[in-house]
Amino acid sequence: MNADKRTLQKVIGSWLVVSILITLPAVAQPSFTVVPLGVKGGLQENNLSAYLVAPAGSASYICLDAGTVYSGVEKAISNKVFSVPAGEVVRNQIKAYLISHAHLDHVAGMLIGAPDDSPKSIYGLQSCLTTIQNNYFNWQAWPNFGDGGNPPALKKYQLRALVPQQETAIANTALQVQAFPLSHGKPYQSAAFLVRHGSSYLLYLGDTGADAVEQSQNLRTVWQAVQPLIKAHQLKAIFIEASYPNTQPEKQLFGHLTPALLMQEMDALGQLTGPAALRGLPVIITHLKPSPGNEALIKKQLTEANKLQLKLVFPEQGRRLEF
Ligand SMILES: Nc1ncnc2c1ncn2[C@@H]1O[C@@H]2COP(=O)(O)O[C@H]2[C@H]1O
Repeated sequence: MNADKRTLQKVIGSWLVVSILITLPAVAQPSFTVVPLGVKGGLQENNLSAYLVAPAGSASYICLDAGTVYSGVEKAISNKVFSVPAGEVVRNQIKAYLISHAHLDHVAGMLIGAPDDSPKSIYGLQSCLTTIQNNYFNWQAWPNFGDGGNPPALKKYQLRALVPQQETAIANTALQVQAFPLSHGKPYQSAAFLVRHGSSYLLYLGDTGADAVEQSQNLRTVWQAVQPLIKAHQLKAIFIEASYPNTQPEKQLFGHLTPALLMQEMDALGQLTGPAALRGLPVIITHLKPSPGNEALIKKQLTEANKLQLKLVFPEQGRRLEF
């Protein structure tokens, strides 16, 4: 082999290595870190809906719903997700709460932790914040850690109302959020949060019924908003509830989804995106109600109905996820 040939081989070899190094991280790099602090939809008061979300590599988290906070952080510490004491994680690394609705299983951890928490903001739709201020932070149910209502207001938390579908920067984080109203047992309102970091998005839905059951267009509005993001591979994950198995009578759904109703909504989304765009999309199943036998049945029914080949994820308390 002459010198010219060897030089050419070396150049091609180096070029291949460089191209692989350039393209690999672009494929594998996650956009968001998620630490579930609570994953169940009732009963287990130490494991109720709460999900920490931060841009990948950042320690500045928001907490999406706050049913269980401290116990979830302790669990994450035991899994080596955090290396400082639980109180420090809560005070220093949770920068804000985003609350979908004011039901106790979505706020209890935040309320109980309030005396030991640091000042920060609580974001939500106005109706949710009004309930938190008037029904909890009122000196009767709990001291007034809010910034309005029954005086004196301790002003530990700033309650910041989100205007539906208007993007808002979340203070002390690199995240933005858009809220969408959801129907959680007509006419009770819940919310979805579309979280953005750079050009990447994550969609978290609080408790919700299906549009057909709730006689609503709320989920359809959410699907219309995210469908271009799915087609452009910018939506990294959808968090959606499946509280009851398919056998739950419609009259006792109380504004929740079953596996069949969840898949009906995914079909509605797939009609907007084309079904191929949903293949492999991480769909994180939240809020399973842990009555005996329910969770295994919900998982089985979802898995069997997954014709769209969604990447179904069943989160565990204190186990980090990356999307
Ligand atoms: N009309 C009702 N009768 C009995 N239980 C209810 C009713 N409405 C709501 N619930 C329960 O109260 C719970 C409140 O939180 P969830 O919406 O997760 O689930 C709800 C049901 O388990």
